[in-house]
Amino acid sequence: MSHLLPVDQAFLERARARQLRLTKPPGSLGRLEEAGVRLAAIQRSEKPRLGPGAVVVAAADHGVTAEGVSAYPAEVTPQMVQNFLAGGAAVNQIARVAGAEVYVLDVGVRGPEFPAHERLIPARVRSGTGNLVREPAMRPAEALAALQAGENAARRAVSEGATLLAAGDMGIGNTTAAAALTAALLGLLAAEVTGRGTGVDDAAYARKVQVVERALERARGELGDLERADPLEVAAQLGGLEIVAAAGVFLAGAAAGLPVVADGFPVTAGALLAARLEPNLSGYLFAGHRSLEPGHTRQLEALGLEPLLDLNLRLGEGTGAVLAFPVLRAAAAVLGGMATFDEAGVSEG
Ligand SMILES: O=C(O)c1ccc[n+]([C@@H]2O[C@H](COP(=O)([O-])O)[C@@H](O)[C@H]2O)c1
Ligand SMILES: Cc1cc2nc[nH]c2cc1C
Repeated sequence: MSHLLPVDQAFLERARARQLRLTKPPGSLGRLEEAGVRLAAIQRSEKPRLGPGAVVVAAADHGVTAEGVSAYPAEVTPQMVQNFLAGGAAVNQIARVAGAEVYVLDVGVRGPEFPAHERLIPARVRSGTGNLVREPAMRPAEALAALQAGENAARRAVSEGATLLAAGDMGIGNTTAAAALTAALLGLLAAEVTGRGTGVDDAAYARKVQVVERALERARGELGDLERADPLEVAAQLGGLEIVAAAGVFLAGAAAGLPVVADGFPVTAGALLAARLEPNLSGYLFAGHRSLEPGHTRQLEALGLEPLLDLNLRLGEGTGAVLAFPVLRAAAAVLGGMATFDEAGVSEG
C-alpha cells in the first residue's frame, strides 16, 4: 500500500488568493473555482495544468449473480470486456472526446483468459467472487492482490502519460456487492443503499435488498462490528474484486500526485474503501458525477464530495468520471491561464 502525503495547505491558500485576483467577479465561476484551487494544491503549483487523462476500467464477476440480483446474465461481463477492447462501449466514445486512454484491467472475470491486447491488463486474482450471501467474496490475501492490481494499473497509466486518472468498473452483479460494502463501511441499512442496478424489476429488487441484508449479517458473524473492522477484511467478505481494484487505482494515482476521479456507485464503493485505508486520499479525490443509484448520494455525502456533473447516468465503466475530465481541465486552465486584474489593467470593483 502506498503512503499518501496530505495535499499542501499552503498551496491551497495561495491558489485561493490567486483565484480572487483573476479578471472575474469573485465566485462567478462557481464550483470550477474550488476545483481549480484543489488541483493547484495537488500539483503544488499556483498555476495547475492538466494534459492527457486515463481511465482504468476494472472488470470482474460476482458469485452473487446466482441469487438473481441483476437484470442481465453474468456472461455480459466478459462480453463487455471484449467490447471495451474493440472500442465499442460508451466509455470508449466518451474517453475519445474527453482526451483519455482506456485501460481494461481483468482482475477477476470468469471464463477463458482474453487474447493479448495492448490496452488489456491481465491480472486475474480469481475467477469471480464467492457468493457473498453464503461465503466470503474472497480471502483477505486476494483482496490485497486485487488492490495491488489496481495500484499497478494506475502506475502503468501514469508512466504512459496520464495526468488525470479515473477508475471505471464492469461486473454484472456488482451493485449488490457495492451496496453491501457501502452499508458495512458507513453503518447503513441495506434498504438505504440498494438500488436497481442495471434495472431489476420489483421482485428482483426485493430479493436484492434481502441478499444485502443476509450478506451483512453473515459478515458481522465473521468480523463483528463492520464499521470498526479492518476495511480490507470487510471488502474481502463482501467484494468485489473490481471494487477493491478501483480503490488501488485511487491510492496509487494519488500517491503519484495525480487528481483521481470517482465514477458511479460501484467505483465510489472503492473510493470509500480507499479513503478508509488512507484518509489523506480526500485531498486528491473528485466525484465525476452523481449516479442515479440512490446509494451513490450516501457515498458522496460520506466522502464530503459534490459531484461535478449530474446527468442521470447509471452505466458505470468510468463514463461519468471521464465526462468530468474536460471540466477539471477547464478548472485548471482558468486558474493557471487567466490574467489578474493587475496584469490585464482591468479595474477592480
Ligand atoms: O455506476 C453506477 O452507478 C452503476 C449503476 C448501475 C449499474 N452499473 C453497472 O451495471 C453493472 C452492475 O449492475 P447489476 O444490476 O448487475 O448489479 C456493472 O457493470 C456496473 O458498471 C453502474
Ligand atoms: C450492456 C451493459 C453494459 C455495461 N457497462 C457497464 N455495466 C454494464 C451492464 C450492461 C448490461
